[in-house]
Amino acid sequence: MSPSRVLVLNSGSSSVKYQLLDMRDSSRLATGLVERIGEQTSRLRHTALTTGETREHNGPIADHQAALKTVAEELARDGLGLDSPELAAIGHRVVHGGMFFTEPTVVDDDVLAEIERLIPVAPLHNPANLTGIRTAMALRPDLPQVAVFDTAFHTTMPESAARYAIDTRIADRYRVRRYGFHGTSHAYVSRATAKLLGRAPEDVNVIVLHLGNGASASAVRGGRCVDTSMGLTPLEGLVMGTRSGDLDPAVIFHLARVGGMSMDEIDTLLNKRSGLFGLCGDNDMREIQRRIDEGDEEAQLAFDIYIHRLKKYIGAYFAVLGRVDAIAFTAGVGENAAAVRAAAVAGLEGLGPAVDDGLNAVRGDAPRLISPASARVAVAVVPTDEELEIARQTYALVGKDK
Ligand SMILES: Nc1ncnc2c1ncn2[C@@H]1O[C@H](COP(=O)(O)OP(=O)(O)O)[C@@H](O)[C@H]1O
Ligand SMILES: CC(=O)OP(=O)(O)O
Ligand SMILES: [Mg+2]
Repeated sequence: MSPSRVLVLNSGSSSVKYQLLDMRDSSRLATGLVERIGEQTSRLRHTALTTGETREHNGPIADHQAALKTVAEELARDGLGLDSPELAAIGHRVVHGGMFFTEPTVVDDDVLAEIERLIPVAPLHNPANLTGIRTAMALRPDLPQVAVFDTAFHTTMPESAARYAIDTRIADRYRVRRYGFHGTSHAYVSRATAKLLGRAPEDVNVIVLHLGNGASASAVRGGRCVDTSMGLTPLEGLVMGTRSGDLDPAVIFHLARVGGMSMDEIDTLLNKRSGLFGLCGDNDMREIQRRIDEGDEEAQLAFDIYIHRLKKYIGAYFAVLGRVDAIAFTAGVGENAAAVRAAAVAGLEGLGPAVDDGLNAVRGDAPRLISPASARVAVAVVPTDEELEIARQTYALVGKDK
C-alpha cells in the first residue's frame, strides 16, 4: 500500500501546532502544540488519538529546532515516528509566499531561498516556518516537504484591492502591495460556510472573520477572494492580540521624529505591544471578558475599539461584495467569544445580518448558524482547520507526483 500519512507543521513565532493525519479518511492520528518556545516556561501538549493518551511536558525549549525534535520524539513514543514508511509527506504552513506562490509547492533550494527573501515582510512568521522546514528535511531528507502559503488564496484579489495608492514605480521596485494572510483558513471557512448553507461555493458570497491572536477579514465572492484586511505584512487591518492593525502611517514618522524611537522600536511596538495588549495589558479575549465582567473600564475600551474596527470591515465588505449571503466567524476568538460575535453584528440589522442570542450561546465544534431564520444574511460560527486543509493540499500534490 502506498504511504498515506501526512504530518502538518504550523510553526508560529513562539509556537508549533502539529497534526499527523491519515489521508485515506482524513482521520487524525496525533495532534499537539508547543507553546512559549524560547522562554523558561515552554510547554508541550501531545495527544495520540490512536491510544487516547495525552502527555504534557513543562520546561524550557530553546528554539523551534529543539521544539521539532521533541515533537518527533513524542510521535515516536506512540509508534508514529517520522521514520515510518507510511509517511507520504510533511506539509508546512508558510505565512508569506509573495507574488509567486499561488499553489502548494514542493520545497527545493529555490523555494527555500524565496521564503528566506520574504523574511523582511513576515519577520514574526517566515523564520519560524523556515526552521520548521529545514529541521523536517534533516530528519527525513527523502520525503517531499510541501509549503502551503497563507498568501495563496488572496492572489485572486483584483489590482484595485491589492495596490496601495503610492508611486507605482516605487511599489513595483520593492514589491509593495497587499498580499493578505490566513488564506488557508479563509478558503476552508468560506467553503464550509457554503456547505452549511447547502449551496455551491461558486454561488455564495461570504465575509470571513478569522479572529485569532492574529486577525483578518476577507470578502469572498463565489469562492474567490476579492479583498482582505491584511496587507504587505500581517500588521494591517483589524485590531489583534498584540498588533495595532490600521493606523495613519504618519504615526510612524511622528514616533521617530518627535518620540526619538528607532525603526526597530516602532516595529516592535506595533507588532508586539499594541492591539488589545497595548490597550489594556491583556491580549487574551477570555481575560478581557473576565475584566469587563468585573467593571474594568480599560478592558471595556479595548473591547470597544476591537469591535468598532471589526464593524467597519464588515460594512466595507458589504460594499465590496454588493450582495452578502453569510458572515462567518472563525479562529480562537471567533469560535469561542459569543460576546464578540453579538457586538460585531449589533446594529447591522439594516444590512441584513442578525444574531439570535440563544443560538449564539450554544457551544460546539461543528459549523452552525447563529442567526434567526428571518435574517436576510446568515451569521455562522465555522471552526477553521488549517492543518486539515494543509494536509489535503499536501497529499493532493504528492499524489499527483506519483
Ligand atoms: N473560550 C474563549 N473565549 C474567548 N476567547 C478565546 C477563547 N479561547 C481562545 N480565545 C482567544 O483565541 C486566541 C487564540 O486564537 P487562535 O486562533 O488559537 O490563535 P493563533 O492561531 O493566532 O495562535 C486567544 O488569544 C484568545 O484571545
Ligand atoms: C499571518 C498571521 O497573523 O498568523 P497568526 O495569526 O498565526 O499569527
Ligand atoms: Mg492562527
